[in-house]
Amino acid sequence: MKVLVINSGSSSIKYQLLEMDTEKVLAKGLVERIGIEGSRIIHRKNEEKYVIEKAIKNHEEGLKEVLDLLTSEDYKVISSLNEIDAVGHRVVHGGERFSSSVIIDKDSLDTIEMMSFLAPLHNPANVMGIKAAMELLPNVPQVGVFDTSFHQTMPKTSFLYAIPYEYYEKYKIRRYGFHGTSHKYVSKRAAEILNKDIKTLKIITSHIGNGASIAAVKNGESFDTSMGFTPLEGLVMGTRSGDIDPAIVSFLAQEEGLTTKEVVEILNNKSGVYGITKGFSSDMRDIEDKALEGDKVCRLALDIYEYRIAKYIGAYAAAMNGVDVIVFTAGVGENSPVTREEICEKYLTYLGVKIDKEKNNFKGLERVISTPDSKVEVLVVPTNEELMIARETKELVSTKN
Ligand SMILES: Nc1ncnc2c1ncn2[C@@H]1O[C@H](COP(=O)(O)OP(=O)(O)O)[C@@H](O)[C@H]1O
Ligand SMILES: CC(=O)OP(=O)(O)O
Ligand SMILES: [Mg+2]
Repeated sequence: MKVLVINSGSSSIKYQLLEMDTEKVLAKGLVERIGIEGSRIIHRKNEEKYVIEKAIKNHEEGLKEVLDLLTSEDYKVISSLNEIDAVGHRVVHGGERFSSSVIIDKDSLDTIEMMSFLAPLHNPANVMGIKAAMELLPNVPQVGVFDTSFHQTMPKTSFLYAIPYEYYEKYKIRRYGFHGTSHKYVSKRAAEILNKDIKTLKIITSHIGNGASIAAVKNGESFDTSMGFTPLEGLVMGTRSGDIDPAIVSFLAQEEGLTTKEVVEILNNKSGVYGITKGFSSDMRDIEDKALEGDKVCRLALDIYEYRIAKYIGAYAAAMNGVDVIVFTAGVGENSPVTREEICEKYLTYLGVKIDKEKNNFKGLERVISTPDSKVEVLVVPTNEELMIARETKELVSTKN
């Protein structure tokens, strides 16, 4: 069975085509920097890597390029899209309606579309991906795998906000949490790498990419996480503010003559490191490069970004009454030794965290980066949301048939 996985992030599309009998990856790639300067596709087939520089304005354009690439003369891995047996889609917001993956029909697609206002940088791109795939592959089952599912185990103490209870009952306003597929995968992998039973561990997983969130994973289950009702809460991100005082929303609306919806758009699209650097960049590579060259504004943005991550790690160590393992993952977590080292050395030594600087100096591999005498094991685990989505897709499609 061949499964195509489409993972639309806020700044990227990741894709993989897998042969599920062996879980062999036939092709995979990344469309990155969507909508900003320097967009490109990195396509991998077997051991070959192709970089295609191309202006890609939005996710729709990106997805068309991907489907063309899979069958095009130069890069192809299949002769026609008909060889694909199922498509697995990452869907960011599943609300309380979807606590596990589903085969998508018109009704579930409508619900996902309706939830777009709760994940404005993601669900619209997810819906677009599903519709495009349905159109191009009309007889192929499409499966939705939700970022929110893994976090359904959170206790009420973690997921309820201290606002009138009726709003939870009436509107289901609560913490949902996102990047669940990633937090689940990397926490499980970390336990496997350490050869320990995940049911005995307190793990803090730090998924830091363009979108970023932290999770407290206790005994293998999500116990708390930094994103909330929408993927806006928590950490400082590429263009998202993360935590702010909610009173700022009405204040800004009044002072700037904006609607509250417009202010929330600013918090989603024009804030984060992009906002702090007055629109210089939302991409952490650009910020880090400039910060290391001595640029004060970018240094400040990086400091604020790292400080917020450290605060959440401290909070979750308290929430679980301890921490055994810290995991770094996603674009920044996997590829930025500087960010990892600065977080650990500036803020986490009180927990007994000790990093081996040489071991930490690498990109994109699974590795323990703490010293043998560190009280907390610190690991880098490249996430693999696509593999998790492919497995779920195979399982759902096989049990249905
Ligand atoms: N070598 C690197 N150093 C610092 N940041 C990096 C590096 N490589 C990638 N990143 C950052 O990772 C982020 C993208 O992460 P990713 O997890 O792919 O995002 P998303 O899924 O949210 O679109 C970007 O901010 C990018 O700059
Ligand atoms: C939920 C979210 O922010 O996802 P991403 O990091 O892929 O943008
Ligand atoms: Mg992502």
